[in-house]
Amino acid sequence: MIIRKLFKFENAHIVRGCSTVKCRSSIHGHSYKVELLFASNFLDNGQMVYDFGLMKQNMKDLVESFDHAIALWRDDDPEFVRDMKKHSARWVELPVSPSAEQFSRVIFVMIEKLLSLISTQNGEKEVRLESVIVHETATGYAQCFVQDAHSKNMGEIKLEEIVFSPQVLEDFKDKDLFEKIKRGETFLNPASV
Ligand SMILES: Nc1nc2c(c(=O)[nH]1)N=C([C@H](O)[C@H](O)COP(=O)(O)OP(=O)(O)OP(=O)(O)O)CN2
Repeated sequence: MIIRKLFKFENAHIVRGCSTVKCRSSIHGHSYKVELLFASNFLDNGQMVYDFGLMKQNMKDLVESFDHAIALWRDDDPEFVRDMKKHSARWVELPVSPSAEQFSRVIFVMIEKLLSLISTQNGEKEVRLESVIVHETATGYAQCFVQDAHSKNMGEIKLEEIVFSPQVLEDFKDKDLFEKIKRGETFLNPASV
């Protein structure tokens, strides 16, 4: 059984090296839609794979860390990266370029790690992140599966190499959320949401 939860964020980027001239040469924004797909062969005490309400805690915060931010590729022109950081309070620096494909991989790696740290309280069993779909526009999207998320061919994504601006960190409900995830701390799901 697969369930999906949709999240949204507004983000600006430039994607160097792509074929589309507008995309590689001008900063532009998209209203992203992100689908998290979870799978299990079991149901919890509410006869659900995983309560959608539980996803609106730290998972939502992680996905929405990109909202009203600029996504920067670490290996972009250092002057561009410096200027963007200077003029935008909310930015996220990535070890990969912010194409829809790489967004889906980055989000997969973050959510997969968070899910592995969650201790559930309502009988959820063997819930896994099946896929992440990132809709960049109404007509184009990328879908990441586990083998894509960890593909060396597509560029390794390490959590330590994802950098959120101080303002993004400040805007998390739990300001230490990302540090706790990187440290591998356990997150106890609330009994009720
Ligand atoms: N495989 C990918 N192709 C493109 C990406 C991407 O992330 N992955 N990104 C872009 C640009 O960001 C661009 O802004 C979006 O391109 P496109 O889908 O062509 O956008 P349009 O709104 O012009 O598309 P319509 O066909 O009018 O819906 C380019 N390619």
